[in-house]
Amino acid sequence: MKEFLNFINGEYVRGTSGKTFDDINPVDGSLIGRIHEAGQGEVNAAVAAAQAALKGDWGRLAVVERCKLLDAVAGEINRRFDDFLQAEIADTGKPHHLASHVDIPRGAANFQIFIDTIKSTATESFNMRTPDGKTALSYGVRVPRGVIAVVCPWNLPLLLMTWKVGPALACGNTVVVKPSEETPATATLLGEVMNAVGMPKGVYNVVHGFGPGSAGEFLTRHPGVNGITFTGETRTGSAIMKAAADGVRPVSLEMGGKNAAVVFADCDFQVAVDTLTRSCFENAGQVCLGTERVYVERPIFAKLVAALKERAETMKPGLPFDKDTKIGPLISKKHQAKVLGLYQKARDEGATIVTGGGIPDMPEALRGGSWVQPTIWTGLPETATVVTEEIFGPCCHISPFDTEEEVLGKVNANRYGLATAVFTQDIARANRLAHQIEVGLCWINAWFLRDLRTPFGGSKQSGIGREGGVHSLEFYTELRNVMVKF
Ligand SMILES: NC(=O)c1ccc[n+]([C@@H]2O[C@H](COP(=O)([O-])OP(=O)(O)OC[C@H]3O[C@@H](n4cnc5c(N)ncnc54)[C@H](O)[C@@H]3O)[C@@H](O)[C@H]2O)c1
Ligand SMILES: O=S(=O)(O)c1ccc(CO)cc1
Repeated sequence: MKEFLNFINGEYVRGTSGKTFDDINPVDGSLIGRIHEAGQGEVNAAVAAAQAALKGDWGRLAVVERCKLLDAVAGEINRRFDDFLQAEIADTGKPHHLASHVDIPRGAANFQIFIDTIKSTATESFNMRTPDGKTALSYGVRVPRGVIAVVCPWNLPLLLMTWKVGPALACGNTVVVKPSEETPATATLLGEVMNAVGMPKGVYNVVHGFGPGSAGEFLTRHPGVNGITFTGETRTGSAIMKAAADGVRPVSLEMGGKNAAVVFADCDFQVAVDTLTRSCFENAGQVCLGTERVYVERPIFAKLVAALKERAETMKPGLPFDKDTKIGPLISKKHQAKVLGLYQKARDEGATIVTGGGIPDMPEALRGGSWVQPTIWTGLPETATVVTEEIFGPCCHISPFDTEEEVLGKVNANRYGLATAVFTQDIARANRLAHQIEVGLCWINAWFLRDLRTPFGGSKQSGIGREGGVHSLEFYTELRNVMVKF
C-alpha cells in the first residue's frame, strides 16, 4: 500500500491529526494508497519553510544558478520518466500513449521553457531631463512576489502543476502546492526530484487535502502567501478570489469552459474530423480546452455527424497499457455520476442520441471503474443544459448553422470564454471570427497546439490573467521601478 505524505522543507511528513484519505484507481476502483491530509499546522509549516527559503540560499542564488537547478529538475524528471508515467497513470487511468506523449514530457519541458524566458526578458528603461538640468534614468527590476500557493486540478496533474511551478521558481519565488485530492502522486514524487538535484529546502512544498475546511482553504487564506495561482472549476476560483481579497493578494485563475468548434463547409473535412475526435474525446473529455459544442455549416452537417459518430465508436475503452486502448475512465465515481446525470438530462430535454449516452460494457475486472461512453447529441436548443453547462466528459452536442453572424452569436452566448477551434480554408473569415469570438485562445484548423511562449488563459468566467512566456513573469514577479538622478 502506497503512502502519500506531505513534502515540507525537503522532508516527507505525515499530518499531525493522523487523518488519511484514499487514493483510488479509476480504472477499477481499487485502492492505490493512503493520502496524509495536511491540517492548519502542516500548512503553516509549509508556508514558513517557503518564507525561510526566500531569505536563505534560494533567495541568494543568481538567475543563472536558479536556472541550472531548474534544468536539473527537468533532467531528473526525464531520467525518472517511467516512475512519473506509472504514478500519473495509476492516479488518472489515462492511456499510456497520452501520458507518455503529453503529460510527462510537458511536465519536464515546463521547467526548461521558463529558463529561456527568464534569461532573455529585458525590462524597460527611460531617460529624462530633470527640471534642474540633470538626468534621471528609470529602469525596471523584476523581483519575486514571494510565496506562491499553487492549487491544482486532477485532469493533467503534472503538466498543469509544473506549468505554474516552473515559472514561479524561475522567477525566484518559492511554492506551496496543493494537488488535487484525486491525484496526489506526481506532485509528491516531484519532492524526490527536488532533493535529488539539490534544490534548497523549502523552495518546493506539497500539502495534501481537500478544499473547504482543509489544506486548500488553509493555504489560500494563509497571510504568509503572497500570490495564488489556481486551475480548476469557476466556483472554486470564485471562493479563492474571496480568500485572496483578505490581505489583497494577486490571483491568476484558469477555470471552466464550454468550448465551441465552428466547422465551415469549405474546411478540410478530414482535418476537422481528426481534430474534433481529439478535442471532444481525448483524455475522456477531461481537458479544459476540450470541445463540447460543435457548430457545423448546414451543407456538411449530416456528413460531419456521421463521421464523428464513426470515430467516437472507435474510441475503445480499456486498460491504460493496452495498445489498442483509446480512452480511459473518468477520474472518479463522483465525476462519473455527474457526467451520467448530464447524459440523462440530455435525454430528458429531448436530445437525439447519435451515439453513446451511458456506461460501456466493460470486462468484469474493470466494472468498478468510472467508465462512460463517448457521446454525441443533436437536436437540442441552445438553452439546453448540456449545451450551456460544462460537462468535462467525452461528449458534444452538434448543431447546424447557416450564417457566420448566427454562429458567432451562438458561440458567444455562454458565460465561459476559454477556447474555440474554427475550421475553414477561408483565412480572412477565420481571422475575422478569431477577433470576434470572446475567448482567450482561438485555434484555426487546429486544437491544443501550443507554443509555450504565448499567452494562455480564459475570458469571461473562464479566467483572470494570462500565463505562458513573458505573461507568466507578469504574475510571478513584481515589477519595481528604480529612478537614478545624476
Ligand atoms: N482553464 C484551465 O486552464 C483549466 C485547466 C484544467 C481544468 N480546468 C477546470 O477544472 C475543473 C476540473 O478540475 P477539479 O474538479 O479538480 O476542480 P476543483 O475546482 O474542484 O478543484 C481544483 C483544486 O481546488 C481545490 N479546492 C477546492 N475548493 C477549494 C477552496 N474553497 N479553497 C481552496 N482550494 C479549493 C481542490 O482541492 C483542488 O486541488 C473543470 O471545471 C475544468 O474546466 C480548467
Ligand atoms: O499551455 S499548456 O501548458 O499547454 C496548457 C494546456 C492545458 C491547460 C489546461 O487544460 C493549461 C495549460
